[in-house]
Amino acid sequence: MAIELPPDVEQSAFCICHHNPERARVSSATLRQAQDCNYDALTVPITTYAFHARVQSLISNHFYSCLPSDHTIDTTPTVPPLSSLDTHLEPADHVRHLLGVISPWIDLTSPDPSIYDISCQILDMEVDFAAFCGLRALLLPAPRLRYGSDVGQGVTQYARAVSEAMRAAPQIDFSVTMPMMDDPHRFEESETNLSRLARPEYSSWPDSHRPSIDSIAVKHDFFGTWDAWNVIRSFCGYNPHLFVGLAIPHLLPPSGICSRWHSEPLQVLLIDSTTFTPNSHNHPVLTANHRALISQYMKLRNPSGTGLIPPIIILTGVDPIPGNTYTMFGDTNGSTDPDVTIGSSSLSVNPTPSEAYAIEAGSRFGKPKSKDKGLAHLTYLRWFQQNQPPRTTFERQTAGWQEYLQVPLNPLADNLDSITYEVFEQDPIKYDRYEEAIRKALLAWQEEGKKSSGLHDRVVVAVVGAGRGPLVERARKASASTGVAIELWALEKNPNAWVLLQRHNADRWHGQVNLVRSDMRSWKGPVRLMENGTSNGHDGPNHPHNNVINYPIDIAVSELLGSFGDNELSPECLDPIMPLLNPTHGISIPQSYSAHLTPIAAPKLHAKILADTKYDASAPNIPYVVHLHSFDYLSTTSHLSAYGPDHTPVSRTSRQQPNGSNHRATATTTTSSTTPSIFAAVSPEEEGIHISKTPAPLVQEAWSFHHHPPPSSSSSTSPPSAPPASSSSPSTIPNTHNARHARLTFPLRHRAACHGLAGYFEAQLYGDVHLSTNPLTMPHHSPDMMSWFPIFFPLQRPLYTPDQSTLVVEMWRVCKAGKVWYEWVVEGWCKGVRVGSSEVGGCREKGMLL
Ligand SMILES: C[S@@+](CC[C@H](N)C(=O)[O-])C[C@H]1O[C@@H](n2cnc3c(N)ncnc32)[C@H](O)[C@@H]1O
Repeated sequence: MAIELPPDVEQSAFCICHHNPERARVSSATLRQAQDCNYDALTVPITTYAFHARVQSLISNHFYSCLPSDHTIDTTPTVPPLSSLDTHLEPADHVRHLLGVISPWIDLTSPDPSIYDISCQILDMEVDFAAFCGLRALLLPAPRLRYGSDVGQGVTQYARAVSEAMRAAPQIDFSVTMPMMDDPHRFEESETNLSRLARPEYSSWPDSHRPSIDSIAVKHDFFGTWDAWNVIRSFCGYNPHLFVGLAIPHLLPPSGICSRWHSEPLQVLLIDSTTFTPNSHNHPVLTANHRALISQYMKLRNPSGTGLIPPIIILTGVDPIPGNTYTMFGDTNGSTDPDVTIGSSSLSVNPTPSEAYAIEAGSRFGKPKSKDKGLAHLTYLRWFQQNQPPRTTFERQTAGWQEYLQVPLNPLADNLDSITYEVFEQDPIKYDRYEEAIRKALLAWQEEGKKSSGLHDRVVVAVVGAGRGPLVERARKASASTGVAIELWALEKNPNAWVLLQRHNADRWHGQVNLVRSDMRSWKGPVRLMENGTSNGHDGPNHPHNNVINYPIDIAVSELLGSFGDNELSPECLDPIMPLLNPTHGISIPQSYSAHLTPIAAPKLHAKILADTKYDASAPNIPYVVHLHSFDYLSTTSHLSAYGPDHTPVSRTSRQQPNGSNHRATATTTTSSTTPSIFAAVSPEEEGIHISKTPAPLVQEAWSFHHHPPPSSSSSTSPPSAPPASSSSPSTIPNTHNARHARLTFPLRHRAACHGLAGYFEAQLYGDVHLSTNPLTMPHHSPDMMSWFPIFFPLQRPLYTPDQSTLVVEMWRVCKAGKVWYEWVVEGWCKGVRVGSSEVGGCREKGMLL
């Protein structure tokens, strides 16, 4: 359960929390004062400076009393229980609006076992007391990654400590403070950190032998902190109460690492005063890239007591709240001097050289001359909040669907309800494309002088799987706009939808549509009386008259596509329709469709599926339709594309997808002509790297299906033909020709944990009219289409691969025993060595019944 927002804070607004490392206690009056200044929340330490001092002397005395050579007495002292002097925190109503800060001076990564043990004791005591007092969210200090030339060695013991603490307080949310990237210049700890007390024999970097910084790995390891986080959350079993508190640096890392963090559960964004840049008015502002990144992160949603909320912004290193001055050292008598420090209790990690420059530059420019003295950073963030880019139609319509897992529809086995059809019908793009395809097919039919199958040379158009009739409507419009006369048939097996079709036929279509209630797999095609006029088809395929003839369909229109193209059994349903097509000129709309895949990191989905596995063992073995929002493409091409990784998708109850719009790019346009001058952007040179230049994902075709009249027996080069319509039960019709297999190779530049495969489809409706959910082609073929979300094929366990690896993906469409299902497996390869393999995903029992 996250920190609770004040009731008047909208769920889309920024929740901004003030952090002052010197703050000792927060009363309800202090919180009100902060809220009067336009903050929403405050951080609060769990323990006092006196406690810190007591622990330090406990350790010093203990080490002093132990002889270094005498290992028999190398025991760890026990920290005595908290006394009222050790904490100012107490249970109260307002506590649920506070964010607890675990003492940043403990060292849970220390190579010294005593320091580690004491740090664990303190963590446990603080968590226990925070839970007792009613705190709902805690911020954990960042794990220290570097001890001399050892990088990341202490992360597992840090993870173990966090895992234990979480076990003791399962109702609290924990955010691990993580810098966006590992910085070799950041190994220094403050003087008061317990790491300073580590004994030399347990330090890989004794003070006396400290090597020059050039002799150790000084390269920025962009994925180093993500890697540490991955270890921690894996150790904690993807606990849904474990989050990231991401520290946004002054200099942003490349887009690849920004998008990786976007896929993670970001509950807190730590924005330090050094992240800001003074503009020409000496007002602290954020660069365009920072604004774009923060806007993007603020679209993420986390569960809270009051619904789904964006990450909480914690402002650090800024002026104290005016008049709110009770510090660790007592009341500073109204002074707003921010320079009272207690060293290591600062939340912000030590500044990098670039940040140090920014601080220096800030002091050179002087303090901002804002009328809201002391609140300049907050004022700017509030202005920024007001000037967020407007949400796109796509974002509005898909709000609330982020990461919501849905079992794909199975319209063949199930009869859809009206609400589901209604959701389909809300997306005009799909129907526009279909109308365009029918229009072009009719025009070509006329221009090429093709012989039609209907009476009076009318083109016979059959909408198979008509639902509530939107494609029937579009076929009628296409005929009207082209002037090509059609004979229209609409077939539907859902008895409820069929009632509606009858009503539409009477009310809107003037009885001009021939309705058939049937499974298309047993339909014999359009039918008319041999002598006197046409049958109205109401009697369905088992026509009692024997003086009837069946005749071909010229254009069969169907929309049986799932998020992976063929996953709603379109191939199996259309197979028996193909022999009913006009053998020379017959057209299927769609003419073909293909399934596409790419590996992704989707830790939030993995955590959800893991939780579901407790109740349903098949949960990690079935595909899901999902509005992917927090995820990262793992395999990207070298060229830059217009698609940012916050690929915001859309909603169709069970099959929606992304529109691939570039939100990073659009998010950079927040500085409009109405911007007050004090918030004016910094100069373009100071704007930094352009994170909108994101590499495009590598999305590869797995397989395709093509639909056309069966080839005549003389043709030998055609693909395997579908079996003719059969009177036997659909489940006994041979279906091996619809089985497929794909083996695809995806190069990965950066280390990653793959959680599964994102699946998309492309469909050629007719000629150059296509539908696509593939993020690479969708903007060209069907921009803004909202009918399908991507499909997600999960891995039971995340597959970790080092930098410069290759993922080999194998996927099967299995057609057996009257069912269809998918199986998939992913292998990781690095430098010719197999570094890991997933289990085979897929579930025969949950396969789609024919
Ligand atoms: C995805 S819906 C599309 C409905 C409608 N064409 C539209 O675009 O809104 C697919 C429709 O095909 C129908 N359907 C699926 N398989 C069928 C089959 N074998 N025979 C007849 N109808 C079928 C379903 O009942 C459903 O109404």
